[in-house]
Amino acid sequence: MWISRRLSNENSEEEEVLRSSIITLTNVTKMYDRDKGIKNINLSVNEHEIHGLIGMNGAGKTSIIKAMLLQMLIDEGTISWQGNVINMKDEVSYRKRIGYVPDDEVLLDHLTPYEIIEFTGFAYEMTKDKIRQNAEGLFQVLQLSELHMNVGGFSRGMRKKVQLAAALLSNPKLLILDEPIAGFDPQVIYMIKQLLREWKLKGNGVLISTHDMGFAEQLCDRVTLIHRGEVLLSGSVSGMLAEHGCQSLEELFISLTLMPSAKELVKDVVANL
Ligand SMILES: Nc1ncnc2c1ncn2[C@@H]1O[C@H](COP(=O)(O)OP(=O)(O)OP(=O)(O)O)[C@@H](O)[C@H]1O
Repeated sequence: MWISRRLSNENSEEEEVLRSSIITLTNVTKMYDRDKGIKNINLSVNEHEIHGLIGMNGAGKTSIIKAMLLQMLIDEGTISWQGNVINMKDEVSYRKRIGYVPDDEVLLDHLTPYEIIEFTGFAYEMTKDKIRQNAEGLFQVLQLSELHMNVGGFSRGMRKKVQLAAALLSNPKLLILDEPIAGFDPQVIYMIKQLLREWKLKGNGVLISTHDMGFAEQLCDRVTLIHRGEVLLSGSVSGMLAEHGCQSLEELFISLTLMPSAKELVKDVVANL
């Protein structure tokens, strides 16, 4: 259990927020070869929390998500769901409590959004009425109106909207989103941010893997920075910025991961073009 205290802006009364862990990775290691993979990952996503996973290409973010979803066997460590260690035999019931939107698009092109949603809802044992009610609301929020066209003709953003609606449909306790706003226009991004904020207020947790530092800074309660397969930093955005004397998450990320000579390199290359 994780307890945080924060000050209310208006009256400075101390408010206590009690947050229980939904999922916890303890010393999780998975190596694909000698130096590729994730090492000793300790990470939790709590109730009422949006947690950002940030890192460079190849840092290990997708591997962490795959470990959480039991999509791969880990070499060492444990994964716990609400305090109980998860085994492969629990996979089906465990996975039903997680909504997942992958970065790559995996949709059946010959189906319409409604057919995909129905298919998903039935897999989660939802009634037809509940599927329709949830789908209508979600499609309205996500501004998707082409509900009777095959998704094969959809743009990247439209396909992602269908995936997001499918992931939220069954009201999962944990939502895992890999690059959730790539391909969306500003209006939809705004609606997604509102949706996720409301979503966490219900006591749910969200894990977002993103390269978009501004989005992470605006939305996330805590952020974990992954670098070369390991946790480099983890904590609240404001706490990390204060500790490192940085103005933004981008500045912090760049200062920790980019070689100091990188700016000079850009200058030299452009000058010699
Ligand atoms: N199935 C695999 N077999 C071998 N190596 C892999 C496999 N999956 C990932 N890797 C390697 O593990 C490292 C971490 O990859 P991962 O996909 O987790 O990174 P990522 O942070 O999600 O990257 P990106 O932001 O580019 O999606 C990389 O070096 C990658 O090449």
